[in-house]
Amino acid sequence: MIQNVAVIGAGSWGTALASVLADNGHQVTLWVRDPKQAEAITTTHRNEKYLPGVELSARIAATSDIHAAVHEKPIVLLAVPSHAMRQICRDLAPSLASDVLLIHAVKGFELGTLKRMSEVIQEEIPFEISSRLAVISGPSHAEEVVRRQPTTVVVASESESSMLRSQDLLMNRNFRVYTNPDLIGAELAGALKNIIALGAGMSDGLGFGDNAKAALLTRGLAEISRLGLKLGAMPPTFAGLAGIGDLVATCTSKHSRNWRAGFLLGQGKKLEEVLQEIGMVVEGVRTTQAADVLAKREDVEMPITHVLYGVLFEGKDPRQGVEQLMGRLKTYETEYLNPDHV
Ligand SMILES: NC(=O)C1=CN([C@@H]2O[C@H](COP(=O)(O)OP(=O)(O)OC[C@H]3O[C@@H](n4cnc5c(N)ncnc54)[C@H](O)[C@@H]3O)[C@@H](O)[C@H]2O)C=CC1
Ligand SMILES: O=C(CO)COP(=O)(O)O
Repeated sequence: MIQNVAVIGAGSWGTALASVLADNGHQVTLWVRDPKQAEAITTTHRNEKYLPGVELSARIAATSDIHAAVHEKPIVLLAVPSHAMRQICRDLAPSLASDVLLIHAVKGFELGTLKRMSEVIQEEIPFEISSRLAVISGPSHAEEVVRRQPTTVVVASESESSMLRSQDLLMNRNFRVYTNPDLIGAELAGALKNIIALGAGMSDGLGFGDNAKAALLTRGLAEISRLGLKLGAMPPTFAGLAGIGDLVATCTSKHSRNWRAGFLLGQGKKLEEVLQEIGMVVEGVRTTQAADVLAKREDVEMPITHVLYGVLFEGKDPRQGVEQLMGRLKTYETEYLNPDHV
């Protein structure tokens, strides 16, 4: 069934998802903060700032009026940076239909509260939304999605019907959507992998090779899963598209902003200049901050995250960080094979 869908956020991911929806025949209203950018997208069918050179469907119309964007829309998809999520939910809540299906595509935590995005959404929407809330996660660079290159993702929700509706809405021959009932795991895996992508980029920027990168991916997965499970994720989710799938994509892709930020840091640039140079959201930076606090709170060992925190926020030299990781006390590979593990 053709739907009217609002997509909130016209960065690269919101625009790419709008494009998938339009390919599926849906009418899309794309909300963007800047009125000039809204007009340019609607009239030129391009979003040159975030996805240069890509022609967008005429079924996508942009607006900078958030109330008009969501008013009477049965489906709203949120694709904004994590730091903007609470305010945007607050802004759009008064105009939201009470039976709306909300899907979010955001990979991060709220820094001050350390909450997941679905928790932030539920706090700001003034009616019961958990049964109509889903998350989309998985290996999906906007630059490839918008060019209709084969992509697989997962939609997760506590509600089977919301999951199936989201799957039907987004799935097509280029964009394969799996369902997963583990909403917490899909959110945590999608956010936490960005930390490891920063590390993988840094390793490349330092001139290290495939051995180092493979080590980061593997040991990185071990520590982000450890935190994820402690926070309520189900183990298979970290072995799936939202976990290892997105970890591989983000740690090895030229499109990844997190990988690139790490690469530039590894080459000796300072965080501020790196973020300025990239000019798009690098979620892993805030997520490293959040995860470092969460790891302490939950008593979970996350050595890679902690070293990255030092490099990002305490002026630690990346090479010194590598020495610190390689010089850790000898240990077992997995706690499950450790005789002390009960
Ligand atoms: N780009 C990608 O390939 C993918 C991105 N994501 C996630 O999607 C989310 C959005 O990322 P992108 O679209 O890539 O970001 P982006 O950097 O391409 O665009 C961010 C958009 O948000 C707007 N924005 C920034 N601060 C804002 C604020 N305070 N209030 C309202 N709008 C604000 C910007 O103007 C811009 O339109 C992130 O959590 C990211 O991790 C997830 C999967 C793929
Ligand atoms: O999550 C992503 C791809 O799945 C996007 O990663 P970056 O934000 O590092 O570009």
